[in-house]
Amino acid sequence: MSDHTSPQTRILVHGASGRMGQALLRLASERNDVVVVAAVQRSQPAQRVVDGVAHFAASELHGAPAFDVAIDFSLPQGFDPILALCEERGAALVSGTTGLEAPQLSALESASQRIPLLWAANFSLGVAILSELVERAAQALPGWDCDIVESHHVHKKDAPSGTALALGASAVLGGASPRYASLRAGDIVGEHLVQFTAPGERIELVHRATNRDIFARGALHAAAKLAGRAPGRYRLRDLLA
Ligand SMILES: NC(=O)C1=CN([C@@H]2O[C@H](COP(=O)(O)OP(=O)(O)OC[C@H]3O[C@@H](n4cnc5c(N)ncnc54)[C@H](OP(=O)(O)O)[C@@H]3O)[C@@H](O)[C@H]2O)C=CC1
Ligand SMILES: O=C(O)C1=N[C@H](C(=O)O)C[C@H](O)C1
Repeated sequence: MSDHTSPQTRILVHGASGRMGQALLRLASERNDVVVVAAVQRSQPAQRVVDGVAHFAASELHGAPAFDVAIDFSLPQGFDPILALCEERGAALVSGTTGLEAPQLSALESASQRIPLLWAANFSLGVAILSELVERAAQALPGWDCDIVESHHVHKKDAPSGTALALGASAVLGGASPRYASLRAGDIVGEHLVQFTAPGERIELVHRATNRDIFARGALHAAAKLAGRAPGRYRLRDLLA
């Protein structure tokens, strides 16, 4: 975190009324290296200014004040407008929105030639490490079955989760062919089990998130690090130091 004399990174939170948006607003207010200048949600906000932050409906996105980085945890239907706004304004984008369609992933790749951009299916340090372990296990266990089971709260819309798909991509890099299963139950924040099975034995690699703050902290850290960088597609691990 920078000291009081460094300029603060101006943040637009996209998806502000959601579970992640609320965690971002709360945790941003506890830091001195970032300041939230705008909060955007799909529906009309009940109050225009809350705790000093200007709130906007998605339909008013273009009226948002100047910002350095947008942090987007919304839904796939909200992704194209925030990507376009970041390009128009020459601002950076940190997005954790999952369930994006292939054309949206292509647009993201293309935009990274013009703005600094980080999209990650999971902003926790633990999942970053799990991903490396999965690739190593897959390399070391040729011919073993690989299954990824993800569990989330009942409100989650996409399946398999973005994290499950990203872990699957790591398994594929290691030579495995993963299968997926999804559970939706209660208020589970997010659990991912990657299981390697052979006759007579089984390895289980598990990550359990018990609090969304881990994702929000990772995204705020990434936003503070991404501001002012050259255009490009950044990975979470590039910004962790
Ligand atoms: N990468 C990661 O580490 C993590 C990723 N996620 C992902 O983040 C996303 C949000 O999750 P969560 O907070 O639980 O979801 P919520 O449903 O709680 O919140 C969604 C937010 O997006 C807003 N929204 C919906 N549609 C639009 C739109 N068209 N334009 C602008 N804003 C819109 C909603 O506004 P309104 O309330 O007005 O409808 C709300 O503020 C999901 O894709 C989820 O998978 C979640 C946790 C961690
Ligand atoms: O929607 C969620 O809640 C989460 N979504 C992300 C995903 O799809 O992997 C990350 C985390 O598991 C929580």
